[in-house]
Amino acid sequence: MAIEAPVLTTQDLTIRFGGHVAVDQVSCAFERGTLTAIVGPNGAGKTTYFNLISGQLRAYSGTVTLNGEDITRLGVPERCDRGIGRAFQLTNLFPTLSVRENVRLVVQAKARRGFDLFSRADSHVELIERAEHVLAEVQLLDQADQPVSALPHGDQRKLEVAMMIALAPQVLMFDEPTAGMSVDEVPVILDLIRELKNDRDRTILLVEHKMDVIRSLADRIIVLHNGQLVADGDPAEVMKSPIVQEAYLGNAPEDAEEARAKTATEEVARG
Ligand SMILES: Nc1ncnc2c1ncn2[C@@H]1O[C@H](COP(=O)(O)OP(=O)(O)OP(=O)(O)O)[C@@H](O)[C@H]1O
Repeated sequence: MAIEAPVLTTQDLTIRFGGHVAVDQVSCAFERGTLTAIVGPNGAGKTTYFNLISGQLRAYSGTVTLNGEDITRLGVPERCDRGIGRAFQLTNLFPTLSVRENVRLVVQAKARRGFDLFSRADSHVELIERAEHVLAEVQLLDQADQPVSALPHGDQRKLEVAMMIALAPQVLMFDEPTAGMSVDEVPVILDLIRELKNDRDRTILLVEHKMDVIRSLADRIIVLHNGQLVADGDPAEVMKSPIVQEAYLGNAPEDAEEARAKTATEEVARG
């Protein structure tokens, strides 16, 4: 069986802020149909790595490749056109318009940018259907006529996901999707991400601090520490690593530098 090329690759991806290297030569490939959790202590470079992939930040050196195309020098809209999706902040939306109208605006914007899913003749109907399909996928049809400003917090987060899906991305990026959610709301967003994962054409990247969330969703975990990729692999294995234990479970078994050296040694030993 032929091995499929990764959808997304970063190669030696690096950014500096002044003298501080926030993401340091991170090389990683993401396969289609997988969900990778990106973890690490506060300030490790997770959000900066996301920003480099989505185009909010430009790399100092290294490359980002999507389906074999070097997108490192492209801006956010061009990367979005090619299939990089990131959950919108609701501050970017129209709070007085309805949920449905907001989703339609994104669907229309996508169509206008030359996306060829919609034929000219019946484009209006298809755009409406596409928006309804997105609303159904995130289970917001019942709230579709409400103004965005009236949505409960959990539904607002669903709408953020809807806005991303409306752009038909191949790569879906979630930066702490459960942040600020109540205990009741967390399972709703988890179920939603799990549903999205069922579409094997989607490749999902998730920055998340809650270990139970990671455990329930991730196929793979990569660990960033001081901007460097220090562990990568099966969730159960990676969760045992000293850096993850220290950052997430409150243990401090070893100095981080020592832990990183140990992880690197283990990786070399594994070949
Ligand atoms: N625009 C910026 N200018 C200067 N320094 C920055 C900038 N953005 C991030 N940094 C620094 O880069 C490092 C990585 O930050 P980043 O937000 O990526 O970490 P993180 O792993 O996402 O942390 P957290 O889990 O706390 O969100 C930090 O030291 C941060 O202070």
